[in-house]
Amino acid sequence: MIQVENLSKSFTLHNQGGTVIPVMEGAAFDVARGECVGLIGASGAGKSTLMRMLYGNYLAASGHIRIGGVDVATAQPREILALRRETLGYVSQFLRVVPRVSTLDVVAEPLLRTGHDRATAEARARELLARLNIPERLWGLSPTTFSGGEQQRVNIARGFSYDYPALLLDEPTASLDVTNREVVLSLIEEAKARGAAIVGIFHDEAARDRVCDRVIDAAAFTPKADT
Ligand SMILES: Nc1ncnc2c1ncn2[C@@H]1O[C@H](COP(=O)(O)OP(=O)(O)OP(=O)(O)O)[C@@H](O)[C@H]1O
Repeated sequence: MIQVENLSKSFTLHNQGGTVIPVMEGAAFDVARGECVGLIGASGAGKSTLMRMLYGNYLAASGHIRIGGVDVATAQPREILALRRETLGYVSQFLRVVPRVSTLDVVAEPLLRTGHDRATAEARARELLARLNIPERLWGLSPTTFSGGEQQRVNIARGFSYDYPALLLDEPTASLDVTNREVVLSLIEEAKARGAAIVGIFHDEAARDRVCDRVIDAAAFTPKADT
């Protein structure tokens, strides 16, 4: 479902004399349907950079990222938007939402924009918000004023409302209590069981061991410094 081939990336620091910093070289791996792969590696190894490239936020210097038939490395912005709507979900660590949109609508939105009717979308949103222990009295409010942990759970509910064939998870259990962590791990297991291909960064090692079928060390793709 996800195929990464010979992927490289460097950053050009335009405000520092155009210095070019190579941060990734020759990254290559596949993720099959129903499989969860954990990205590991020391701080600075390039895990977040790789995730941003998979989601199409960072341009690749060379290589291919094939997700559901689209090469993210060369796709047009319009194709990336369609991919994000229908195929590739991303649960980031922080919730970014439009102010004044209710929590229920934030979670239902991925279903509404893929053609599900409002009743179905809201039913799924309610189910997820209840499972993630967001009190019902908050569902009609915008999540902008919610606590960090509440926002993270709304973000997770939104990421799991529509059944994306591929999912990127950035620290999905960070700052969650034991009960909600368990809910999130179950959601990941259910997504795998329905065939989702998942790439995740998990600093929570026990969580990683439980849901990941294997790990990939980003350090293997860190360019060796010239000496
Ligand atoms: N926008 C950017 N501009 C310049 N350099 C960057 C940029 N983003 C990342 N880097 C560099 O790329 C390298 C990889 O960073 P990245 O954030 O991907 O690492 P990481 O493995 O996710 O680390 P951590 O676990 O600390 O989050 C680092 O050397 C970092 O300084």
